[in-house]
Amino acid sequence: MTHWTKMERDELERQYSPSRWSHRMSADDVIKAHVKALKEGTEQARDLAQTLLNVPYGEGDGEKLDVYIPKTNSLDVHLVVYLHGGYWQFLSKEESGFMAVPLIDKGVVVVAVGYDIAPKGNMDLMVSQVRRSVVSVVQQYSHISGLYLCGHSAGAHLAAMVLSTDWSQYSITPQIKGAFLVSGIYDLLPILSTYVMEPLKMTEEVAVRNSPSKLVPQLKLSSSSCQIVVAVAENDSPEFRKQSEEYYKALEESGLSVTMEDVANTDHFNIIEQLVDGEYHLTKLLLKMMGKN
Ligand SMILES: N[C@@H](CC(=O)c1ccccc1NC=O)C(=O)O
Repeated sequence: MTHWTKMERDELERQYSPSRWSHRMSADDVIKAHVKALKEGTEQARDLAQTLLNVPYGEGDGEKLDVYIPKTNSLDVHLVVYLHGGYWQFLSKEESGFMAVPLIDKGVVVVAVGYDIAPKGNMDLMVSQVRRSVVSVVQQYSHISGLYLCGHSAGAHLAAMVLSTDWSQYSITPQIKGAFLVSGIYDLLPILSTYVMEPLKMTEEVAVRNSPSKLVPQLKLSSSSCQIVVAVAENDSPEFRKQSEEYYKALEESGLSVTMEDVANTDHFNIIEQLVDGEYHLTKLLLKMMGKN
């Protein structure tokens, strides 16, 4: 495959337009269906679960999270923090509780984090926000028996940045037991000059300091005992698939506990939408990681 540095801008932008690679629908329709699926799933979770909505984790307007709470008397409660996708400029926590139903069913707490997407937020701010959200969750729920992270697309990038945090600047060091990184981007340099970054206005310096691919040594220091799953859709674009494969290899080579999941019959969107279903491969894998199968 042609290296991204040798691609014409058109081709690079096609590679980084996930909606153009779905085998199910047209580009416009797959995005519409994605937003609809996430919204409906979140509505259902809000109907079924006990919730704490708009809990602040910082001073900023956008620094709020939603908690989906299971009915359980168990002391062995696990918690999954979900970071939504949308190329750092779409979506919000309002449609990010969709995965809660099968998880609360098994006694797992789900937290959907809001962060300031572009143009309001920039990359450094979003990374700082998701890091602070995790610290706040740990402070609030210090009794939980396991903290897990799950992120999709841009949210997988943010989750990888959380794993790569130097926590010495923070009040506590969260112990993250597992992370599900789904169809993420781990090297921001290829998209720096594409349409994706127009609302983000990033410099190369910002892209480098926020690329998990450049922070593997820090991840090794901060998250050495975290079990990491790098998942990618069969019908993600070749560039997206390469992003996941290369990040997986870098983690593996540094001796981390990481597995690669190439999820058959999925595209960039339904690879995560299907987490509404308790029987879906990734839902089962997530529950298994928490010992809840
Ligand atoms: N231009 C992008 C748009 C995109 O990625 C997106 C748009 C709305 C909601 C979510 C999106 N992406 C992943 O979560 C694409 O081609 O899919």
